Amino acid sequence: MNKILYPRKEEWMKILERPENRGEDLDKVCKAVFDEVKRDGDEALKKYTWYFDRVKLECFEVTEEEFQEAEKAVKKELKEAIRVAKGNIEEFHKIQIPEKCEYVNERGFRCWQEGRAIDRVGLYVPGGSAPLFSTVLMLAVPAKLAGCREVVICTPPGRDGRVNPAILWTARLCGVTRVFKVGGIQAIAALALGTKSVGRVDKIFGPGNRFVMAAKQWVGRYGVAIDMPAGPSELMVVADESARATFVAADLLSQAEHGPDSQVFLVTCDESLIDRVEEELNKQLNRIPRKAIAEVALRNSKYIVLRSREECVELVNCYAPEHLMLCVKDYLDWVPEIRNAGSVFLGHYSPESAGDYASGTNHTLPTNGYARAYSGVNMDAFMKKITFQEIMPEGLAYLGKTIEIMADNEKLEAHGNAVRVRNVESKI
Ligand SMILES: NC(=O)c1ccc[n+]([C@@H]2O[C@H](COP(=O)([O-])OP(=O)(O)OC[C@H]3O[C@@H](n4cnc5c(N)ncnc54)[C@H](O)[C@@H]3O)[C@@H](O)[C@H]2O)c1
Ligand SMILES: N[C@H](CO)Cc1c[nH]c[nH+]1
Ligand SMILES: [Zn+2]
Repeated sequence: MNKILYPRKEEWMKILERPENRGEDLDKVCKAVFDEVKRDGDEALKKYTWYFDRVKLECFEVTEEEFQEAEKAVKKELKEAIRVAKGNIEEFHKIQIPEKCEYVNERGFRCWQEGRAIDRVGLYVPGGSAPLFSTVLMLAVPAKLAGCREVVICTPPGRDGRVNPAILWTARLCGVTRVFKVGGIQAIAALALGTKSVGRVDKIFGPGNRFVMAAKQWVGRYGVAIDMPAGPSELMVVADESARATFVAADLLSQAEHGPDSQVFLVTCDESLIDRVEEELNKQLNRIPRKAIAEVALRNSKYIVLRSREECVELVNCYAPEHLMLCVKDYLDWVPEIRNAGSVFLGHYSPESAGDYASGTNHTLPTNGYARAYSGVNMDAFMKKITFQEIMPEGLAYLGKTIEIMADNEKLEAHGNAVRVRNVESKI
């Protein structure tokens, strides 16, 4: 990780650049895969599952037998951990369910808004380099709480053509019965276009690598919605002299180990902290099995020393990290100033991995600067808000003049007429 000391603000954008996409033309790959899935359906899924995942499959849907094997394969201890996490995720998401809200005008009309679940949702569960069964919880729990009618999962098959048993067990636990062994761009294309095996959905959810993220951004062309761009993991840790180097190093590695495109930053005004964290990070790096992946990610990552707390806040808002950790004494004082971040972890005992798994917040979060404009997955993502209005004759008599004047001035006579005919009739 490079160390950057007291950079000038004009240099920040360059320092905070996300990892480059290595010269790949992702749009070109997406177009090719989507066009073929549209034309050839399941045959294209077979072709690309072989091409990208090196697996030959004849059938994509997970069978009842495979679910039963998963039930046996997952250890009791893991089942219990998943149940605990599910309980917290459920509790935190339940309180987000939007309530009906109503505006009543005493002159004779009322308007209200009610939430409705999206009918058909497709959940993408990453599985390229690690089987993220925790993502099943993060997506299936809110989908079920919202009341979505059809919930399906797509996840890449392993080299043996099977889905990790913990993914299947968690899916069943959450009430999802249809799981398809298809990953990457071809999975997103299948959910957006529909094939004989995988039905088309109304909205696609879930994180993934740069290919999955590019494919999700491609589906707008087909009238299918997505939750948000949620790509390679990011973490920005802001720490002061009260921070513990062992903790900070562990947190940085926890996100660096996700993939070669991950990016982590340590931002501080205490230059000596960086040397301590670096020493710890090198020690801990040698002890993790995904050292090779983390090393690549650390090349995209930086230590940054700034002059003041104000500069730290400004840098955070400029980068808009997926995850922000505030490892500082007075963290609650910082909260009102944080404008751009996906999810924030406060103090020395709130590791980012708590949010990844078990505390209750959702780990599907905007990356690549999209935290400036998007929220992470929450109950709203699975629901639409429909507005209703009921206008009584006296209400229309009262509103009529306003509508007519506005319609006339927009030169839309027929709009005004829709009011005039009613008001004339109600006087007769
Ligand atoms: N933002 C979030 O909320 C969040 C949450 C969890 C995980 N993540 C990220 O999800 C990612 C998971 O990545 P992963 O790779 O392990 O699994 P993945 O399931 O996202 O991607 C695997 C798929 O990528 C496709 N692929 C691989 N190489 C390709 C190529 N050259 N061209 C086209 N397609 C190709 C394959 O079809 C494969 O099935 C990580 O980057 C992690 O940081 C993000
Ligand atoms: N940190 C990831 C989001 O960027 C989520 C995750 C799942 N499992 C472990 N971590
Ligand atoms: Zn993680």
